[in-house]
Amino acid sequence: MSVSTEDGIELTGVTKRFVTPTGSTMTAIRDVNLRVGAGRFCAVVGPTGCGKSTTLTLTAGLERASAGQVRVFGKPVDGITPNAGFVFQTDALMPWKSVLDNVALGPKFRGMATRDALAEARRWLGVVGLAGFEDHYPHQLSGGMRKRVSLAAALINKPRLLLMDEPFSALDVQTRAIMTNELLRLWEQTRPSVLFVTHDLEEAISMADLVVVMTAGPATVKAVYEIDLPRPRGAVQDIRFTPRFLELYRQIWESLREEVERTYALSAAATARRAAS
Ligand SMILES: Nc1ncnc2c1ncn2[C@@H]1O[C@H](COP(=O)(O)OP(=O)(O)OP(=O)(O)O)[C@@H](O)[C@H]1O
Repeated sequence: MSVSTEDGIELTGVTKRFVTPTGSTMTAIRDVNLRVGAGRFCAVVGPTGCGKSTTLTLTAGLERASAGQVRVFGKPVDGITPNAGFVFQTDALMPWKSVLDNVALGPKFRGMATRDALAEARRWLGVVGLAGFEDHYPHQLSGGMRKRVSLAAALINKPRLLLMDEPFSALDVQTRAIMTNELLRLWEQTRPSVLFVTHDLEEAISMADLVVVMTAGPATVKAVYEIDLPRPRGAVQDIRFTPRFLELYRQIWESLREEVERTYALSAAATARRAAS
C-alpha cells in the first residue's frame, strides 16, 4: 500500500501531566512525536500503564496536552475532535435503548430525519452481521454482538478518524478473531485514519500499517515500524504464519520486551522502597 502523505494525526512534542489524588504531579506521556497519514491504520503497543490511553484521549480531544501540539487533519485539537468515532474496551451503549436506536443515535444527533437515521442504522446492523437483532436491548446480546453494535454505532457516522482502546480485549479468542477480520474489512471499505491501542502484538501487526512501540511510563515513542504485509490482509489468523509476519513479530517484540521488563523492574523497586519505609 502506498504511504499517505496527507495529514491525519500529528502529535508534536506532546507531554501530559496529571495531578494525582495526593496532590503531586505525574507525567503520563512525555515529548511524544507521532505522525499517522490520512487513511492509515496505526496500532500502539507498550507496557501496561505507560500512557497509551492518554495518547488516545489527547487525540480525541477529551484531555488537553500540558505541552506540545496535537493536530488532526491539519487542525489543532481544541475540544472534542470532530468527525471521530470511538470504540473502547467497555462498550458505551445505552442499556435502555434498542440496538437499532443505539446505532441511529449518531445520525439523529447530526440532524438526520429519524426515518432516514433508522434506515441507515438498519443497513449498518446488516453490515456487521446483526440483521434481525434490531429490537434487542444490549443486555440481550453476547459480548461480541455488543462490540459489533459499538462498531456499527461508530462507523455509521463515517468517521475520518477512528480511535480504539483495546476494543476486543474482553472477548474470547474466536470472537476476537472474527471481530478483527470484520474491522479490517470495514476499514478497507471506508479507510478512516485509525489509532488502535492494544496489548496484543500479534493483533497489532496483523491489522496495522504502522506499529508504534511506546516506552515504559512516562511513555514516549520508542520506535515506529512500517508493516509491509500485503493488503487486503485476508484472515488475520492465516497471515500470522507467514515468514514476514514472524520476522516483524520477532523484531518488534525485542523492542517491546525491553520496555515491559523495565516496567516490571521499576514496579518491583517501588514496592521494595514502600516495604522498606
Ligand atoms: N485522569 C488521570 N488522572 C491521574 N492520573 C492519570 C489519569 N489518567 C491516566 N493517569 C495515569 O497516567 C498513566 C498512564 O495511564 P494510561 O491509562 O494512559 O496508560 P495505558 O498505557 O493505557 O495503560 P494500560 O495498558 O494498563 O491500559 C498511569 O500511571 C495512570 O495512572
